[in-house]
Amino acid sequence: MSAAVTVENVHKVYNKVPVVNDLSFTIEPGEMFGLLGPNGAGKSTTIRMLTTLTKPTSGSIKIAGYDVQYQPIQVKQCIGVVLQQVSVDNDLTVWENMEFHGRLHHIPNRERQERIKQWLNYVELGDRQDSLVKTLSGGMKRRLQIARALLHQPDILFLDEPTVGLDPQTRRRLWEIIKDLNRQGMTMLLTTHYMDEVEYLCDRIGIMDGGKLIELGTLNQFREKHGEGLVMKQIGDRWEYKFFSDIAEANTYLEQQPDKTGLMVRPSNLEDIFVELTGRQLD
Ligand SMILES: Nc1ncnc2c1ncn2[C@@H]1O[C@H](COP(=O)(O)OP(=O)(O)OP(=O)(O)O)[C@@H](O)[C@H]1O
Repeated sequence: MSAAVTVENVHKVYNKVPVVNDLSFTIEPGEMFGLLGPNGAGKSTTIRMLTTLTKPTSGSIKIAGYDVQYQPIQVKQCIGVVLQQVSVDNDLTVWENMEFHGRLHHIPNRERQERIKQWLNYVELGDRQDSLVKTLSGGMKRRLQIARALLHQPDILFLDEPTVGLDPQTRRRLWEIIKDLNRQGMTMLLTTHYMDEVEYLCDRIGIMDGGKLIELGTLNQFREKHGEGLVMKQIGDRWEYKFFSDIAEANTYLEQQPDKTGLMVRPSNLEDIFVELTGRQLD
């Protein structure tokens, strides 16, 4: 089976400023792939290029084997997109928003009604189908966006910062929906600047910073590469990190220190690796 997403040497330049720089990665069918990076890293621009909304300046992007520049119609048929800014129509009802999207995709009437019902129930909005969207909470609007993106039965779902601005409980609920869709076989790419989101949801992670992909792999691969054990040293109000291949080595180092004040050993996590790679905290 061919890759669901293939990105090769992609660049995007806005007003002579490179915002995405030589990006290459692939996503296999059924994978849950996360692009992690701070604001301005180029994640939204990447998702916009992958979903045909912006053209790459150079390089090639294929979605389910279709080229985004030369076969955008075929690409649009096999992708669902949930953008960062809530894009549902506030002055229409929940059902009307779904109906409008279904018509745009030429889904025959009877099938359209069935699928709208099915997906609204799936995201637990069945009882709000006649409510105006402007009366929904942020979390409900996000769930409506997801239901709408799934209506034309895409193979790949793109989610740009899906839980930004949501309270912890609503975030958890969305995570469960995203995880469940992936369990059902949906290939997914999500962007986020939340470490816990990629740790919880994603099989593989690409870390972006300054338009570049600076690390790509699973969390376990990152920990193996950078070190699974960490010694932290408190110096004033900041912490200095030292990586070791495992906890035992980190403990041995600690025991050898004549002065253990402010020293602490623990397993490394994604945040430590991010700081190690970029020299700063994510948020
Ligand atoms: N249409 C545009 N014209 C000019 N510059 C742009 C445009 N869109 C994005 N940029 C710039 O590209 C850089 C990357 O932005 P992008 O939105 O892709 O980052 P991001 O990682 O998604 O961050 P955020 O989460 O804040 O959206 C930023 O410096 C941004 O100002």
